[in-house]
Amino acid sequence: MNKKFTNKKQHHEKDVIITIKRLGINGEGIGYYKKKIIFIPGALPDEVVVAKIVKSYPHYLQGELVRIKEKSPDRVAFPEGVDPEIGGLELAHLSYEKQLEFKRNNMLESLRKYHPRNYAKYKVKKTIPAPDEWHYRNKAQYQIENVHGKTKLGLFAPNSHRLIDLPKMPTQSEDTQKTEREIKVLIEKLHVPVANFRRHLPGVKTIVVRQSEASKEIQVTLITIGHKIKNLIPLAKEIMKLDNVVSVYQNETEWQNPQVWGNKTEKLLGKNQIMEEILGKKFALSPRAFFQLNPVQTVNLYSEALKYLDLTPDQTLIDAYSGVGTLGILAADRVKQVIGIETIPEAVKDAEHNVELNHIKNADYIQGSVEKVLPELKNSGVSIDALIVDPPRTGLAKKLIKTLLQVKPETFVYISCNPSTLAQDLVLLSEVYDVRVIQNVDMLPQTPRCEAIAKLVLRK
Ligand SMILES: C[S@@+](CC[C@H](N)C(=O)[O-])C[C@H]1O[C@@H](n2cnc3c(N)ncnc32)[C@H](O)[C@@H]1O
Repeated sequence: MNKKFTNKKQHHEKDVIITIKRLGINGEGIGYYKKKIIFIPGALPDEVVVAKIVKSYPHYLQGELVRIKEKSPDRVAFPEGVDPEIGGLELAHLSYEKQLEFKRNNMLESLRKYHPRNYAKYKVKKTIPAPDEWHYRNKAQYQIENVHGKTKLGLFAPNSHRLIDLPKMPTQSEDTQKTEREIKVLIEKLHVPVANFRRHLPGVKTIVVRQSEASKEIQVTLITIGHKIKNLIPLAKEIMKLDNVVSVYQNETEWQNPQVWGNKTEKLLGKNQIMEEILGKKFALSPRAFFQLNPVQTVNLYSEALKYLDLTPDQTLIDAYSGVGTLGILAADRVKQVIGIETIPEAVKDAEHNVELNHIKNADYIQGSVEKVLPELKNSGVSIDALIVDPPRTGLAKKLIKTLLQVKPETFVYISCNPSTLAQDLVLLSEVYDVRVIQNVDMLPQTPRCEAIAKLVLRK
């Protein structure tokens, strides 16, 4: 083998010609060079491209697209004026119709890879398209940096510390972007310190702007390193004067924290929560509580999930990973009782508040992890006959699956945001459940990510 390609992470200048065979799970083009798999972001199936090999690993090569020699008919123009390296636009060069196909194929591919029992018989339905392919994100979470007196505001290029200044992000709503830019100007005007990682100087690190689709209310959170930041309150007062802004929060984090958010959140000015509305129910949201990023498409996601739940009035529904209580609240009038389980205390408080807002009398929330709380519920004699799980990308804990295989809820719907962990969890769950249907719902157009709803039915 060429010596050049044996050294891990060695850089190469050599251009090679590759025919792209398919897309990988992250939307990158996949081809082969000297029998080794090569990943080329930005290339599409059936294209012939010139690529640079930028990194070589024992089992694969990482390529960079240099030029397209033969173009795919499915290629569309990448949004103008946007750095192609930005995360969140991995599929923006592929027609939307093909993006939907890709997302369904990704699910089929994951099933093939992990092969849960009878997977070939699963009915994997066509992906439900998002009503808006662009400007659908109602929450912007931009990093701020000041280098040599110039302030940059935007997103880091994936796997790097290079902050891409974002005058426009085509998947982000206009209002959230406008508010982000206005806050940047205010920070400069009021000389509010921006966190400096190289020199360890505290200040504002991230600006989070979330807007309700229904009420248009905007909640701003300034994530800071350090608590006392010069001119933070004057800044919050100015932010409160911006269009639609109803509250400003501070969240405090630490230098070493790999997460964006820290643990301390404090309201600086305005309302405690913003008010969202989905399918006629109201949801108050505090800054750290999870809520879907595409509120228009969320209506379709929840409607489909409720359809597959098929509830009856005598059932107790466990809303596992309940967030601010969305699914349980929407289902409450169809069952005897709802019990929600969620780890984040603020989200549990929001869920309890939302139950009151919607005049619901049969829903309770427990703060804790599903894997710990569910066995406790079982041992205390609660009849767990209907279950909806909506876990983060990591999927269900093995310990939880073990409990479910004993409890065997009659009605079971799994909402997943990661086909790979869904397929892995189904391997174990399919010991006692048949998978009736998998319905993909595209919440995040232009990205490789997709939400899926799986209906599980106890095998008789
Ligand atoms: C994908 S969100 C779903 C939220 C909600 N069902 C909705 O539709 O808005 C996942 C939620 O699970 C919570 N969570 C994460 N791990 C958990 C665990 N082990 N036990 C309980 N909740 C958890 C997160 O805080 C988050 O609110």
